Amino acid sequence: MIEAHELTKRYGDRKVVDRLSFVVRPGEVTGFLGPNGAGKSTTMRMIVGLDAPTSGSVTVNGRPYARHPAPLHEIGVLLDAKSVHPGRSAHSHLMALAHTHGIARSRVDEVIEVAGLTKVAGKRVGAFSLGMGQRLGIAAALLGDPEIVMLDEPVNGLDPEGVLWVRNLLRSLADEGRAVMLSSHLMSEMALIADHLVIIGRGRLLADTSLSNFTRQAGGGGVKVVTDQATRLRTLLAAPGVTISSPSDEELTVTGREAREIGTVAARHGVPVYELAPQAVSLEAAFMDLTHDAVEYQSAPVGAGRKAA
Ligand SMILES: Nc1ncnc2c1ncn2[C@@H]1O[C@H](COP(=O)(O)OP(=O)(O)OP(=O)(O)O)[C@@H](O)[C@H]1O
Repeated sequence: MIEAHELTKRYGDRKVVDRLSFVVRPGEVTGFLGPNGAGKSTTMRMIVGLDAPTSGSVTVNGRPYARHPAPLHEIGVLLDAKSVHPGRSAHSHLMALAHTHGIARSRVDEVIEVAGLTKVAGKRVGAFSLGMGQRLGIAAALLGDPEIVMLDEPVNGLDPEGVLWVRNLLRSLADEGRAVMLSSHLMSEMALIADHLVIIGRGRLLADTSLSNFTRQAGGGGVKVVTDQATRLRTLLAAPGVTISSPSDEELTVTGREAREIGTVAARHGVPVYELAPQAVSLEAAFMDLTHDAVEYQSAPVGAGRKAA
């Protein structure tokens, strides 16, 4: 488990992490999200003692990272896939790490295989592609068979097979009862992987909730109904606390009634229903909505700044 309490980091007069408290629990994949510059990497660096908090604290399995005698067994980390000596082979890089913890060579071979690097294990890391480097970083994170795995942008540069591998790997690590924390800007991927979300903006906590709660709350829980008897169904569904709008002649958006209830009412009165769909807002839309005011590096709309022909 990772527990951050009022974690704060100041660079000069700027607070880049501001009284951040959250918990990364075992058995779950926690997505750590925020716009560029929100303070995600700084937070992750503080978790593993690479940056010292200005105030507040963070523990890894109950202790500050630096107080663990064998940290690779507590938390496996991928922060910067390029921070490997380019002249070393993947195998010797992992062996060097393994030596610091008395980890057997057989475990090194195992993580190389898990990461799909067997064929290139003897090659210089400097010649690795971005994706191969990511795989090596993940292999290193798994080396100590840790209870916690924390990965910063792990799917960056991976091919579709690699993305699927990471997705399945993280799911199985969480299902084994490990705590998994990952950051990614790929919302579609995060929506498939994460159980829980910690979202920050300008260093501050914006949301700490389950993925399903987050998207449900953002969507208001409406149900889309398509029928050629929209007016009639609207009357049949009307009740206190129920709101119904009609985006078109044959479509209703109903809030305050579950899809199942709507289907039952329609069936009872012989109203044909062609579509009945709870409207979940995408993680991307919900994220953009939440972080709108916390985006520091706002892009110009496409086409803006282009001269008229
Ligand atoms: N060593 C440093 N000295 C000064 N400022 C820093 C330092 N490290 C990070 N920052 C600043 O802290 C802020 C947060 O950076 P950080 O890398 O933690 O954000 P992030 O959420 O990981 O961003 P991204 O999604 O772009 O990777 C940024 O404004 C960054 O410029």
